[in-house]
Amino acid sequence: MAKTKRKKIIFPTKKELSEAMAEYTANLSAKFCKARGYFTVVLSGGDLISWLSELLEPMYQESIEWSKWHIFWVDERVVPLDHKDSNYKLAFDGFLSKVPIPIANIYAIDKDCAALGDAKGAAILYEECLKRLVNRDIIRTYKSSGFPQFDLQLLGMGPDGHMASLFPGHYQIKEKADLVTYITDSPKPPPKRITFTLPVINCASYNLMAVCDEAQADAVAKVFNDNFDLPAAWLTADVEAIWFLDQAAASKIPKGH
Ligand SMILES: O=C1O[C@H](COP(=O)(O)O)[C@@H](O)[C@H](O)[C@H]1O
Repeated sequence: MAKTKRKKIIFPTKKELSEAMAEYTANLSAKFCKARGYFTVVLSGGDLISWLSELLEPMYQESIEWSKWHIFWVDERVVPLDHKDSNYKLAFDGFLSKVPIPIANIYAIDKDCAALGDAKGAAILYEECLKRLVNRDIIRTYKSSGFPQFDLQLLGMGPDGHMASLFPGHYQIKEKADLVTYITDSPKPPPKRITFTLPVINCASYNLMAVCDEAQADAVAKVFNDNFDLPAAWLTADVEAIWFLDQAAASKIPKGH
């Protein structure tokens, strides 16, 4: 599994964090679009989507090669795609519908599984989707492992230290063979979700974890204290795993970390 040292940048405000995230994303988009003609971006749900709004500014709207972007979700709630809890709907309404990414390049979970609440089926079909895109060379693979390697994942963390839909004390964090797994008793509603497994998450070239607000400060401190009971503490990447924090979220990080 990929292993890089965890880095962090602390921003005075959410606005500055959001601006830096847009710049980071735009720079990687230019790098990967030039190198391979594609940019594979993995989104999460939650607050992150509102912080992507800086990418809607004219300078990015006009300079980013949106047609080369391919969009995935690190986790998804197994609810109809037009349900208020859907990570797809959140991202579509707040970001994706406002940029010219071809609709065929946006990989939501299977809509029938979503409508039926079939978490296992949704996980199987999403894994098949990833494998098809690996075969088409749209998604790269990590060294010789055959695991998909995304260019950039934009992640968030809950106050309990969960990332994607990998929750503390739940076995999914230990899953090593599958690319995508599922949970039917998520401690955070809604209960049915699918999620990338840790090996897939950590194979990404760049992982950017964005966390704001005091409610997350205890969990952030535990992560920077290497408390591996928290799934987010396991985050690494092939090239860079970087935490973008606002001052409130970073306020309890032990000195020297
Ligand atoms: O349920 C989820 O929560 C996490 C964290 O969300 P936040 O609202 O605390 O930012 C999110 O990253 C994940 O994608 C989502 O399904």
